Amino acid sequence: MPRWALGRLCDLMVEIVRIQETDSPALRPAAVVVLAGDHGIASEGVSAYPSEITGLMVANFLRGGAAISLLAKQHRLPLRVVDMGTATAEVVPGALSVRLAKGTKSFLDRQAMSLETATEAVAIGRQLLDRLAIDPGTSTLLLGEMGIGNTTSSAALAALLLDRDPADLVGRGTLIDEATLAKKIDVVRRAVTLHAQAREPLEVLAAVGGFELAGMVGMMLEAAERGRLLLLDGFPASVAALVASRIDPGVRDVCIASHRSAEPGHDVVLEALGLVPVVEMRMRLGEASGAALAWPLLESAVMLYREMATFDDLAQ
Ligand SMILES: O=C(O)c1ccc[n+]([C@@H]2O[C@H](COP(=O)([O-])O)[C@@H](O)[C@H]2O)c1
Ligand SMILES: Cc1cc2nc[nH]c2cc1C
Repeated sequence: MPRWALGRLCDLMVEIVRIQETDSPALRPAAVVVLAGDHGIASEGVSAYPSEITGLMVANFLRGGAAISLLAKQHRLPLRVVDMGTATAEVVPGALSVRLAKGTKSFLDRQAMSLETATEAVAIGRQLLDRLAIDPGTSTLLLGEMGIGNTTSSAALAALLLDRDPADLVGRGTLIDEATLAKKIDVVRRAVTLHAQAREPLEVLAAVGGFELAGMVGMMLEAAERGRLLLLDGFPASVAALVASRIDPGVRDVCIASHRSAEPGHDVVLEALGLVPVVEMRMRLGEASGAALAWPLLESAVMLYREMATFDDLAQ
């Protein structure tokens, strides 16, 4: 083809070949992993939905009715769901339950969780690749989350880690109105002031993070050590990647950003990570839905890289 004629697909080929350190890249076996957790900060009225939705959606993922259930089925990708700490009373059949508590505490009163719990959540996240019985040869993980209130937690994490004005990072999440958006910015501002002493990534995670975000951090650290490709979903997933890359800069090097979500903070975090998203569909669902949507483009990149004839082939 003319030089770089496949544009961003060529960039993706280079990225995938670099991450996998091979000239014959392969994306499969692959798995979608969705981590769920509830957030005490939701009690401040910063989401359009109540915390009960988190547990309901965990069940829905496994029943097959959620967007990610259908996208995973469409692309023949196994879907694994982990309850890292939802407020739901039941253990959802089919989900791996490693609940640390029934949601975090509101981080306007105190830390969302203790430093010990944050450390434990990251350690549990590290074990997930093995505990989820994901094929040991798995090349690619499509990572997403579910947690009412987690765009507020994510904005607070990013504000503290990047030293940015919360107004640049707070968005409408599940589609809150103008007045709630103003309140949400105020909540994140107060949280940043209250937890300003938190410096280390784990301290920041304990101060304003969430169980599913901490679990993702652990999974990312482990996946990076094993050289797995991480296809990141939206704003919360990218914030988890930011936290993880502060612990191990190698995490960033195995990440591909699947899409640019409608959350304004997503763009800020992707830029800080130096990641350029594959697609922009103004999605703000979470659940790894953006990762599953971008998946076929990655598949095309790998197939073309492996099979396209070069001028040398034609001369033979
Ligand atoms: O992925 C994103 O960028 C994204 C943007 C907005 C909302 N979400 C999803 O919606 C939930 C968080 O929204 P909220 O308003 O409750 O903070 C959580 O379950 C996320 O998966 C996800
Ligand atoms: C219905 C619903 C589905 C979701 N999926 C991810 N976050 C979500 C939030 C809500 C409210």
